Amino acid sequence: MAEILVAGVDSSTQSTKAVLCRAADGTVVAKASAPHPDGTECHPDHWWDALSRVRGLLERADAVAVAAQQHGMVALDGAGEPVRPALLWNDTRSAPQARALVAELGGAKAWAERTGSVPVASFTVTKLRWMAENEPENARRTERVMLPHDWLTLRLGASGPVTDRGDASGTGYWSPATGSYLPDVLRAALGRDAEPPRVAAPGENVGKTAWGAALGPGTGDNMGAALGLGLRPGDVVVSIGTSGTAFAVADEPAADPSGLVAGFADATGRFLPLVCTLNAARILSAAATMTGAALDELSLLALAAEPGAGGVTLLPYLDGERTPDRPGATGVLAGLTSANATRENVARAAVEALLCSLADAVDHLTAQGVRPRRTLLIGGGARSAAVRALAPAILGTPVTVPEPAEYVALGAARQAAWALAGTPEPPEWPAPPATEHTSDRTEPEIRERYAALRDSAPEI
Ligand SMILES: Nc1ncnc2c1ncn2[C@@H]1O[C@H](COP(=O)(O)OP(=O)(O)O)[C@@H](O)[C@H]1O
Ligand SMILES: O=C(CO)[C@@H](O)[C@H](O)COP(=O)(O)O
Repeated sequence: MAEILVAGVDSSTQSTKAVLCRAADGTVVAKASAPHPDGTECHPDHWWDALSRVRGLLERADAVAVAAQQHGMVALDGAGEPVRPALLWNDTRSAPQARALVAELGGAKAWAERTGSVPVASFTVTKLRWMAENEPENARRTERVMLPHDWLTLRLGASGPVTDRGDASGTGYWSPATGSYLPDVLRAALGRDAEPPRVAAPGENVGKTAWGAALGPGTGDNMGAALGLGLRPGDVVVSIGTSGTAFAVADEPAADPSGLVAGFADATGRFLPLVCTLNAARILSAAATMTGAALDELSLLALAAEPGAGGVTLLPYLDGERTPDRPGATGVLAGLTSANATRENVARAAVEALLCSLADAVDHLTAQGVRPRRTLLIGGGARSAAVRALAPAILGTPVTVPEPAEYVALGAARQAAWALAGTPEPPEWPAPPATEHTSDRTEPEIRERYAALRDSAPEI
C-alpha cells in the first residue's frame, strides 16, 4: 500500500515554504519554497502565486494545511474579491486607530479581558478602522474579513470560509476565553457589519483540494511552530524570523493589561501567550548591509569582537517597534568612538541588540506567570552561529536549538495528518534532534546598557 503523505505550508511574510512529510512520523520527504514581494501590504494573489509554485509538492499529499503570517487584513467584497491589498502585521499606519479604539472601547484592561490582548497596529481590528477612516469606499464594499491562512485555505478547497482559534485570536474581535466572535468590536472598527469566517475545531477536516486531499483548518504561523515543535508546558520558544516572537503553551488564557503579552489561542485547544517584535532577522540583514558582509561573515565578525562590542550599542527599532509599542521609532547606534568604530563591533552590537530585545520579550512572558524550564531557539536568525553562541549569556539560560527546519510548515503538516486521522489529539511525531548551547557567563552589563538606550531614546 502507498505510504500516506501530508503537506504543510508556511505562508510567512517573506516567502511560502512547504514540506511534504510521512503522516506516520513526520519525516520530511520533500520541501519547496517561493518568495513573496517585499513590503507591508500585499495583494493576496501574490500568496496564491507563491503557493502555486510549490503546488507540485502539495499534489503528492493526502492531506494539506496552511499556516500563515498572523493578523493580515484580507477584506473581501460581495464577489469574494479583495477590495485592496492586504495590510500586513508589520504595517504600522493604523497606530493612531489602535490608540483610539483602545480608548473608545473601555481602555486597555477591558480589551485584555474581552479579547486577550490590547491591540496595537499589528492587529486586524485596527486595520479595519484605518480603512474605514481613510478608504470609506473600500470599507463600504467589504462584506467579509479574512486572514492570510483562511483565504488560502478557502482557495485550496475549504467547504466555506473557515479559520481556527489560533489565527482568530489575533484579530482583536474574537475572545480566546469564550471562543466567540465579538461582532460589536468588529462593527465599531469597520463602521458596519462584515462576516468573519467560521472557527473550526482543532484538527477538523474542513474540505477537499482539487486533487482530492483532505484539508486541515490551518492556523497562524506561531501556532504552527508550537504544533511543529510539539511544545509542552515549561518550553519557551524564541523565534527569529521577520518578526521576533517569544511564546509558550498555557492551559488558561492570558489577559495582560500592559499589552506587552498577547493572549492568543493555540492550534490544539490550549492558549499561546506571545510577545512579538517588529524587528528580528532583518536587524542582522541591516547590519550585514552596513558592514558590507554576507550573513555568515557578519556572524564571524560578531564572534571576533569582545562582549559588549567595545561600548557600541544598537537600539534595533529599524522599522518602528511593536514591543515596546513605538510605531514611529527608528534605530539608534550609540557609543561610537574613533577607537571602537569597527565592523566587528557593529556586527556584535547588532547580534547583542537582537538578543536583548528578545530577552525583554521573555521577561514580559515570565511577568505574566510563564515559568520557562527550557528555551528553544528557532527561525531563520537561529541559523546564525553568532546568535546561537551569544544567546545563552544574554538570555541568561541554556538554549536548545532544534535542527534547522521549517517548524511552522511542519506544524501545518502535523495538523493535516490530524485532520486526516480524525483523532481527538494530533499524531505523536518524534521531537526533532537539537543541540544544547550554554555559557559560563551572563551579560547583565550588556542588557543594562541596552535598557538605558531603550528607555532614553526619543521616538524619531
Ligand atoms: N545564516 C543566517 N544568519 C542570519 N540570518 C539568516 C540566516 N539565514 C537566514 N536568515 C534570515 O532569516 C530570515 C527568514 O527567516 P524565517 O524564519 O524563514 O522568516 P519568515 O518566516 O518571517 O519568512 C531572513 O530575514 C533571512 O535573512
Ligand atoms: O504578528 C506576528 C505575531 O503576532 C508575527 O509573528 C507574524 O505572524 C509574522 O510572522 P513571520 O513572518 O515573522 O513568521
